[in-house]
Amino acid sequence: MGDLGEFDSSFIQALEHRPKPNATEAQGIPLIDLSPISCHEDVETNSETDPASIEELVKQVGSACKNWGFFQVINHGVPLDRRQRIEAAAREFFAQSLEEKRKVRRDEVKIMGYYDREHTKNVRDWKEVFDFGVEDPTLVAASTDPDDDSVAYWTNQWPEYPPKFRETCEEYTRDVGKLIMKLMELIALSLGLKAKRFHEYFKDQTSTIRLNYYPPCPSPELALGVGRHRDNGVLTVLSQDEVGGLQVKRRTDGEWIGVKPTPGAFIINVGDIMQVWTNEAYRSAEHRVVVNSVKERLSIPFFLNPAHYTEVKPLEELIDEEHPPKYRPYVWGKFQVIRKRSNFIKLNVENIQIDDFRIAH
Ligand SMILES: O=C(O)CCC(=O)C(=O)O
Ligand SMILES: [Fe+2]
Repeated sequence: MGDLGEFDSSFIQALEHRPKPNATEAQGIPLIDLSPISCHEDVETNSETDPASIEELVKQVGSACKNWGFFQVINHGVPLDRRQRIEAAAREFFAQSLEEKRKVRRDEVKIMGYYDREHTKNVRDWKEVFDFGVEDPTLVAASTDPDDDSVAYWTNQWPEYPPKFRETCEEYTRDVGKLIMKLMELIALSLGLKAKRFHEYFKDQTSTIRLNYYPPCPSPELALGVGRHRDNGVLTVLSQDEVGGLQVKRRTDGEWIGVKPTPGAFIINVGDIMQVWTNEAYRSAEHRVVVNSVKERLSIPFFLNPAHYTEVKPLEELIDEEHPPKYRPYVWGKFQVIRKRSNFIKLNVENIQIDDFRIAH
């Protein structure tokens, strides 16, 4: 990617999607302090924590999900050195030659691994990625055919260099995995559900972690690190370095707002499955990444996804006569496989999305 001579036209965004030179910095993206729960395994059944502080926290999480679909958390209990270690390992991995990185390259069969050709909305992203599954192997649907029940496995591919890369990634996965389930408990409580309401969907989770590497870009005014999109899973926990570049589309006016890096914070965003489960009480937010000509940037999203056989539909507890379901059920594993396949190619049509299952009332 960095070895391109002239600027490759496959990266060029349509005029209306190009970044503005001076983006607005984050104003009002909620920053939530998780200290009331950060040292406990369990959100609800803890005698040492003050119920009033949990209640206040649940309110904050609920209103952030409702109004933004995006927030940051601090005092989240994931040790700083976990993050520093995975960031350092990722930098060492991406600094290698293309030839080395391609030894663990992803293809149509091996879905996990290194990749530098991803397209979002059919324009190529200015980035390189390394993907791995939270469960190894990850149990997935074998085909996109709705009548085919057969399953397949995605297996992680680990590079030889840097040393301990795998262990470092797995430690990070464990800690952020715990945090993400605590966030799911807070979200459940904020919807008036039992804290562990969502746990059943994650027994055979298909969650993935991605190392995103954005090299300096010679034409940052024409390209994007990741084009505008919504995350299609349940919830994303993202760690970003100090460079900045993530932008969220503000609901009130459609303006792209930069999410200013907050040292030590994680960025949380609601995904499409949460939007369907909550029948749009909480909606996924559109976001994108701008790049710059000077500094490389690293970000690490944990995409929380349910088991492949999960039928995604609005939760019964949130449906009544006044709130009829806004979505028809769809099977997550089929959606996921269609998406993964199409990421390899430039399509001439819009990719599968939850709007395809929306019921017009
Ligand atoms: O790099 C970032 O800040 C966000 C990346 C992202 O949105 C994604 O990988 O889905
Ligand atoms: Fe994203």
